Amino acid sequence: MGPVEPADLDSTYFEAAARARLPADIWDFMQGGSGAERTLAANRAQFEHCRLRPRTLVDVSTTDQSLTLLGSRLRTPIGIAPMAYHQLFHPEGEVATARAAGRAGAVMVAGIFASRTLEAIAEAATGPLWLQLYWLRRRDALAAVVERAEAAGFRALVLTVDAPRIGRRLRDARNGFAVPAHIRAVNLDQTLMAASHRSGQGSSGIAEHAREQFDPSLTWADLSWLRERSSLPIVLKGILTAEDARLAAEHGVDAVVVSNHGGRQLDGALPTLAALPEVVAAVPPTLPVLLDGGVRTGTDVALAIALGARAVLIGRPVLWGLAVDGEEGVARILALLKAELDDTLALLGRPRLADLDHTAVARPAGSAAPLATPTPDQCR
Ligand SMILES: Cc1cc2nc3c(=O)[nH]c(=O)nc-3n(C[C@H](O)[C@H](O)[C@H](O)COP(=O)(O)O)c2cc1C
Ligand SMILES: CCCCCCC(=O)C(=O)O
Repeated sequence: MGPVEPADLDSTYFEAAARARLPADIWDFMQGGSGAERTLAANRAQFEHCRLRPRTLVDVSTTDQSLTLLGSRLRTPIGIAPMAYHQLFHPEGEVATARAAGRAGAVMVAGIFASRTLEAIAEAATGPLWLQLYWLRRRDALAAVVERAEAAGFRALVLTVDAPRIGRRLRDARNGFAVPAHIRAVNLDQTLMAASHRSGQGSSGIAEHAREQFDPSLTWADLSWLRERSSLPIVLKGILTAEDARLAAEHGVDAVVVSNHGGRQLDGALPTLAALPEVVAAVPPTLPVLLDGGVRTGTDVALAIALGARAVLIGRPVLWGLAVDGEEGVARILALLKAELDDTLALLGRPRLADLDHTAVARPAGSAAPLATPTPDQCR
């Protein structure tokens, strides 16, 4: 084997290379958050703040990061978060991303605003696919997409609940960002889509589109509408509190994603790693809790799993990889994160995911011993 490419040792290479390649407004749309970007920064800061407690003299000659999630066997707990319009980053768009996810044995959540058809994505995928939904005013369009996803072999529906409207994304507003005309949310009726391609003074096409098409009246009672239309598991993405986690469990959802939308919605919302323990504590142990937001290394993945996440979803780094080298770039990002997680499991003395529990995470500065049970302030 020859020397390893320096790029494959550190995802920040992909970040810098993607920045050099992408037009400034597309870079800002991807990389940015909302408001003063406090939550965007806090997601990362929380991972930086937490420390691991390694155990020694444990046989780590074999490590294993595989798991079963909502009935699918996965080779890694690192999945791909739903993100709109992958063709902004590479001409093959979601098809390239799906191929790379399959190579890694990772789940991919395709977005309802995918720029490739659900059928093309499903044909390219060799691993499990879930479909993310926004609650559209046009319920007929939503029902049609759900039906197509089920027919194409998607295995779960992920309803995003933190976006009754789009957050105040100042970069997009300053840039008058609009999705270029040749890139389309091809799974939706095009008459629904016009606003996302119009840029306005002091606003963005994305924000205007959401105002027109997203139904902000969505409540817990509406979940039955989705349940009636599909037998697929339902996952809620955007849960940050014990109160909502409890309601999600009471409404029979199959999993929740602790997410603040990568700091793109409510600025000032708490970072996901800080929200995780209270969400985990509020739901039955059988209900899978996932996390996204700021996960950038295998160490981050281990921290999230130790604090109760069953799996994590990765956002922006996937798009960095896609922008740099299409399928190959995403495959390299996933391979890097998997290798980092493998090293972390071995060096932490917890060779399987099941060995990772709250005792692997240090209490806040000044505390010596682990707690008997995780607490909401662990690692805060
Ligand atoms: C460019 C971009 C587009 C996104 N589009 C969607 C979307 O269509 N639906 C959704 O639920 N979340 C969307 N998200 C949020 C991600 O699913 C995820 O919550 C977030 O990116 C995770 O944070 P990270 O980027 O720090 O890993 C998007 C994020 C980005 C960066
Ligand atoms: C006009 C389509 C809205 C796409 C929103 C994508 C998204 O959620 C994001 O964070 O950006």
